[in-house]
Amino acid sequence: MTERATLDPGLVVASHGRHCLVETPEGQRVICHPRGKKSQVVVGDRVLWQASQDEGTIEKIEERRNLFYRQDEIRTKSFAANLDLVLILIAAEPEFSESQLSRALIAAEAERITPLIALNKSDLVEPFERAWERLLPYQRMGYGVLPLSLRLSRDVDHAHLLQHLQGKTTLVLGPSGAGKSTLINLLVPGATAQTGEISQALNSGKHTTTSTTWYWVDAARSTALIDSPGFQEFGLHHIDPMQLAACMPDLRPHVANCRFYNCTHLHEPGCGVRAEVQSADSPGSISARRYKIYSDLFAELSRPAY
Ligand SMILES: Nc1nc2c(ncn2[C@@H]2O[C@H](COP(=O)(O)OP(=O)(O)OP(=O)(O)O)[C@@H](O)[C@H]2O)c(=O)[nH]1
Ligand SMILES: [Zn+2]
Repeated sequence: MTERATLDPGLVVASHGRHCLVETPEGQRVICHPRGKKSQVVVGDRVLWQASQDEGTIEKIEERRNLFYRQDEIRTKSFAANLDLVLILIAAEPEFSESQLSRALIAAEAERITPLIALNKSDLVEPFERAWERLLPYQRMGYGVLPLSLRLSRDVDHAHLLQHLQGKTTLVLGPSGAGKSTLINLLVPGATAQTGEISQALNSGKHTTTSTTWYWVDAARSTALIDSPGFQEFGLHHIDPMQLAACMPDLRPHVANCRFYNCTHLHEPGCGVRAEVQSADSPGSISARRYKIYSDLFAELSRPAY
């Protein structure tokens, strides 16, 4: 490629350390380096880049519609930008953690990205029923829950998934063993092979896994999946504890009934949230489990960061 002063538009489709892979509108992929130390690009970023020999330099990151990230006490990990949907894939087995599920949902709510829960392995009848039951409160609070059996009903699942994902950019999250690779390979045949090639390009030969990868589902490049590891240890330290109840749709409507405008919903008298928590003798609309997740998270997010 010849050197020129114009900037080209591009989409970040993978990133690794300080460099990333940018896709041009024509579908070409170029390794780029960000200009300056501060600018951190993430997968899904729209950028303007300048070609120099066979690589490029990112000159500008366009304003993001949203940025989905988890943050722990020490490091910030960004997942991806400019998302339409976060698909949280869990399964009948291994048993999913409600705390992890809630954390992912809260992270999506905080960035105003629609989440969709998919429950895989419906062929494992009894564990599936138990898991489905645990998800009923989530359905009641308005989340979509999609049953899947990725190993058995491939065509049916493929069609159902596409109904939800068509034309969108979707981040796929899920704990290990839920079937994330199975899902991605169902929608993007050859995804695993692609990942290998991308890792190799970004690591100049070394074959390690890239952190986050963008896949096109269709040849027209309108539907995309982003695969990202790291469902475990899902830190929410970027969220203010006082913002937490607003990110939990079962708690949210009751905050208006609290006597104090700055109620933490932990100990105050006249708290509208606590009045709704289910107990043996009061059938409220907030499950005791969700309230415990709220109070544990509140404590965690109130600890000073270091
Ligand atoms: N019974 C059953 N097993 C399934 C189904 N879908 C996937 N599996 C199995 O679940 C296991 C995990 O699937 P993967 O797709 O490798 O899961 P993953 O989430 O990518 O897991 P990691 O690679 O550990 O991150 C595999 O043995 C799959 O064959 C399903 O619908 N029913
Ligand atoms: Zn309150």
